[in-house]
Amino acid sequence: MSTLLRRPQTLARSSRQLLHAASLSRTLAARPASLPRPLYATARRRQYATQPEKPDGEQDAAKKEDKVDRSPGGVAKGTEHLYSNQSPMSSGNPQPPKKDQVEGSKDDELQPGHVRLTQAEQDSLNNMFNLVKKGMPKSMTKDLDKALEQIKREGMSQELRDTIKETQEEGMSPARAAKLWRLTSQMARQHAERAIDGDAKPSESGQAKQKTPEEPGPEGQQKKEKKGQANEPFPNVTEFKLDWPNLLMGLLGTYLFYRFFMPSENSREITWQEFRNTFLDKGLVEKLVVINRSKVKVYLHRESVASMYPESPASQPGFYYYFSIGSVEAFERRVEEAQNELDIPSSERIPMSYHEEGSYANTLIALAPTILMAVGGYFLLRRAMGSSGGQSGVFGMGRSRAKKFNHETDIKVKFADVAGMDEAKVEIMEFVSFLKEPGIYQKLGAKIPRGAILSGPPGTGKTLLAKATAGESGVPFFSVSGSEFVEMFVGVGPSRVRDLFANARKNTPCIIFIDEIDAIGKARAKQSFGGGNDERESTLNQILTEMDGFNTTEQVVVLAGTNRPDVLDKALMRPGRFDRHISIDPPTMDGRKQIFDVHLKKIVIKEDLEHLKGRVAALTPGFSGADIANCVNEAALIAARHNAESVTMQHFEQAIERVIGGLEKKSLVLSPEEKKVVAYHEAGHAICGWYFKYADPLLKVSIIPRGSGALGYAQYLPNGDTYLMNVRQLMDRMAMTLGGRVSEELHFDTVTSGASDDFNKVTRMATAMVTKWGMSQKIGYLHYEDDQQQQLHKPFSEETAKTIDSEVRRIVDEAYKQCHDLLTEKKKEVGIVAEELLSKEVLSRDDMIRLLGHRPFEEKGDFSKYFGGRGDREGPLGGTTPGPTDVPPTTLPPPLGGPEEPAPTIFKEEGKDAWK
Ligand SMILES: Nc1ncnc2c1ncn2[C@@H]1O[C@H](COP(=O)(O)OP(=O)(O)OP(=O)(O)O)[C@@H](O)[C@H]1O
Repeated sequence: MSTLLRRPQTLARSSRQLLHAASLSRTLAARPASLPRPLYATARRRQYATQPEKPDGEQDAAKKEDKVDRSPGGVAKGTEHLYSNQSPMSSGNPQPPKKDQVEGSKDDELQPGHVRLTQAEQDSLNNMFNLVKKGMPKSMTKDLDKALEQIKREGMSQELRDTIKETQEEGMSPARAAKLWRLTSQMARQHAERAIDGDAKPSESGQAKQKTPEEPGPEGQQKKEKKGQANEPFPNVTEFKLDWPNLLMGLLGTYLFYRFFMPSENSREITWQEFRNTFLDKGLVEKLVVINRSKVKVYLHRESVASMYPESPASQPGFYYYFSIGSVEAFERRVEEAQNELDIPSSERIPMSYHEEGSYANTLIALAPTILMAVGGYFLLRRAMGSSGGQSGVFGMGRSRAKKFNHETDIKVKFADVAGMDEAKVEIMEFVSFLKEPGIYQKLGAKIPRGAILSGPPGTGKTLLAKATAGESGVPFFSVSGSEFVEMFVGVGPSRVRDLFANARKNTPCIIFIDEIDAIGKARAKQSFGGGNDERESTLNQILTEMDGFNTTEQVVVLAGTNRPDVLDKALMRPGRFDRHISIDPPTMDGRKQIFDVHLKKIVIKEDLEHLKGRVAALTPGFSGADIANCVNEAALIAARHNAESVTMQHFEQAIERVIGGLEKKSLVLSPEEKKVVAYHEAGHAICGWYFKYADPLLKVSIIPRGSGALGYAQYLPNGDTYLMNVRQLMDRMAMTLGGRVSEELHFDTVTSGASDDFNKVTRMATAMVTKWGMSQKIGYLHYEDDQQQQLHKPFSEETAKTIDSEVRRIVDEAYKQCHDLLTEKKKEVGIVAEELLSKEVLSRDDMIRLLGHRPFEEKGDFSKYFGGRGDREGPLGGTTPGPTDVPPTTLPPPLGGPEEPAPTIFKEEGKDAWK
């Protein structure tokens, strides 16, 4: 700031811009009661409000006045030498106070609580305003003059005056600057309020005056209105707003008042000789203050100076001389010597003190980071708070992360795009008609369900269905994942829920979709140890509260998706919240066909679409919608890699294999012995699959390593979607699973570890038969839960455990015997298939038919439709003997036997490590 003080030009320039801004600023003009409104701005307002523009002649006079004011004679008494290079002690040519100013001040009334300025103070004020006016446009200097007149007429508050006096004598400090700002702002505000009162009261007389011959009738009135809203009363706004124009204007106001009584140049450098001859020798020095060990301030006896040199600036309060010193010691010695020479007794020697001072600039630089941080923090906080009514917490943390899709732009999904879940679609269709035509329901007094939970395995199309609901109903769709409510900060989850629902209410009708709701909707613990889940629970509570908060007419539908409906809190599922529970299972054969239909439209296919759809659907049991979409895309990628013109069945088969078995591992090279073992192992599975009546039909055998650790595999196709399995199917499946190991036993001296996964599957199947499916006479119709957590307390006795063990063993032994008998009988066929595998690495069903002849059993359903007709009469070995058509009656499945063991596509995977 000190730099600024010494640069009147800089000040004038910056003041000009600020004043210009002030005159244009609508905010300032419209809000006079805002605190830091500088005086000249209010004076301008007053002029337009009460007086017509001055006639030209008067304006000329004012211009002349301006010229007089800016003349050198207008500077403060005693400071003339600073502009004219005169001696500091010369008196200059003081300008007598202007008559009209003094007279004016006498004529006008003082404001209550104000004191009138002394002549010296008025002169200082003149000087300061002259300084500011330099380089300013004339229109603005007029405003400044008026502000000056105002202060002279109305005086200023005693407190402001005292503060200015203190500042003069003791210097500026941040506290004083703040006080000055407050007091000047107060003064400006009082003035503005008086201006409002003045405008409001004499409205009648004002109106009477308007009816002058110059502005007769309504035209004149209009003219006057156009002239600049001058006679409008100020809007009744009294709140304080810390905006930049106000802040800057306030600072400028403070600065102007500070400068008011602080002459622009309140110090002057002198030499040691001047000091010695002019002051020290004449006994005028009161004290010396050494500043920062480099500068000495000379304080004089002001009264003595005033009587000796009445015109000297040194008689002004706050003025001092200074000189620079090299070293403090040398300076002390010189002063000592000088005083000795002058015979000044030790009791009257000049007191010296030492001070360390930082300049304002230094202080500002030191404070700058703090100020910047505070200002930055303030604005960030305001932004964070302002965005959603102050509820969003610090930095928008509590704001919902839900993505809003607009049906016109983003949501193009329709029910036609969601295939293979007709029942789910029917359920959800009701929500659409509610959102579209709520009247139908409300008319009959029906309450519409608030929401639905869509549950099912990953990728079955839950999100897609929710999107389609939004797309069909043409309403906004808020999509958010349950995990997005969870943050490390306490209280963020509930706050985001609040924000999400508040947004939704603003956009009714709309749909909220919360994916993976189990992330927050897990059942609340009965006793919470250590309160670790408090945050999640309070988020859940907030959701419960919000869903309760809807009234029945509010058209907000909440859909939620989860893979784990079993873990959800019961409170979520109760009617009035998520009333509907829609379970979406992996698609059936028909469903897969429909889904393929949807996705095949996006790629180029030249084959018979109907046959291709059916075949790929048959090849992909257990695939979810997402798997199918991925598979179609993979097929297109493979086709592109081969530069094919269209995507063919072959590409689809490769894609399916890849999705099921993983990438081919060309880099994994097996030794010839290892390869032979793998080939005989897989041939054992293949032969079992071919000759066991109830085994799933074989599709493909391969000894190319794939995925993670599988050295070879045999692919079977379950005959349709299997939901129930009978004992014969289970026994054949187990026997087929053991085929690999049995083949190794029959063809090699020793066996390998490659069958461990087979044993695992067989054991699980046999155990389920005994403990769950009631397929063991000794255990009977009992169901023992297979709880992995409850290893210590089994739900059965030791004796039962022994019986279970022996029954499981018996079943596996039976399956082994069945397999051993078959492979001993078909040893030659195993050899043929294994050798062919070793040479070709992959054998298809057609190859198998070629080598072994047709399977001796009739294939049924989709399999025969899409695979049965191929490879006929190709087999040199087997002939064309079809299997018997009379299928023995199947054993009924156990009552509880659901699809516990879903029909697998791959039964055989050799563990890579196991072969070592
Ligand atoms: N029934 C279907 N019809 C057509 N495409 C489907 C179907 N189901 C899934 N898809 C495809 O799978 C993709 C993923 O589905 P979506 O995201 O809806 O699964 P999700 O059930 O929500 O999975 P998650 O439980 O993992 O969230 C969809 O973008 C779509 O391409």
